[in-house]
Amino acid sequence: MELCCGQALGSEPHFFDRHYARGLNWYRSMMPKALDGQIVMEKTPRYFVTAETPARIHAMSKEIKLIVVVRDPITRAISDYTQIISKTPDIPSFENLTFKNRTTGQVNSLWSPIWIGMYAQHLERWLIYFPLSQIHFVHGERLISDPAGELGRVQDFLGLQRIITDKHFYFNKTKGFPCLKKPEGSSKPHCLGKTKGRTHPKIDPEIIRRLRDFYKPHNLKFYQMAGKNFGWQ
Ligand SMILES: Nc1ncnc2c1ncn2[C@@H]1O[C@H](COP(=O)(O)OS(=O)(=O)O)[C@@H](OP(=O)(O)O)[C@H]1O
Repeated sequence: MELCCGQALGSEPHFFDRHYARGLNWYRSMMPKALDGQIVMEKTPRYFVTAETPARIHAMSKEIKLIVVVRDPITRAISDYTQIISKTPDIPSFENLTFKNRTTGQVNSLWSPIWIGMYAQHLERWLIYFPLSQIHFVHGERLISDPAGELGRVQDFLGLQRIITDKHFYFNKTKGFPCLKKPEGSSKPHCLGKTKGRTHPKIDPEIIRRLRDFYKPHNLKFYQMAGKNFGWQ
């Protein structure tokens, strides 16, 4: 965002989920100042899965543009678990938390890392308030394999010129991810920090297979609702 055309808040404000009682003026005061015609953005991933959020955002603006980054819900769940154990190392294994009953293979759809990946049921609530044309889905896997292409589509969605292109990125082999060649205001390349792109624990392929079966109908419904096939099987 800083590369082109607007201002983005650096941290997650959690206004529409946690701090709504603080009022819209508090939220406005949190947001960065922008010039006329510039876009202002914030990101709080939790909004997507919080029941009250669509109505609250709609009450603020009916024309707002919404961007959701989605990745394969299984990798997302493992990533979430990796984040949780980095803070609370003593929790049970991924396998234990994933299944209600290991013998029957019944998945615990109430466990947050599993529940968040049921994208269709979250999207359903947004579509009550916003047309699909106001929601753009960023393909999480492609954001890594082709960041410029994926961000090209984001710029199109926002009605911006395609200013961010391939020349802004390079692939950092040590990090294993694309990084910015030269962020605005700096002459040095910039990769995301240590908490992004962590090594995930190895999960038994049988558990992955069970989760594939579990997510299949949810993913298909999501592709149908979003009008886009993300190819997660
Ligand atoms: N360019 C680049 N560099 C490093 N990491 C990258 C990049 N692009 C996407 N990712 C992926 O971002 C994942 C981190 O996302 P988060 O779950 O922290 O997202 S969010 O901030 O909550 O939206 C993180 O996932 P995990 O490490 O699996 O958690 C990365 O796979």
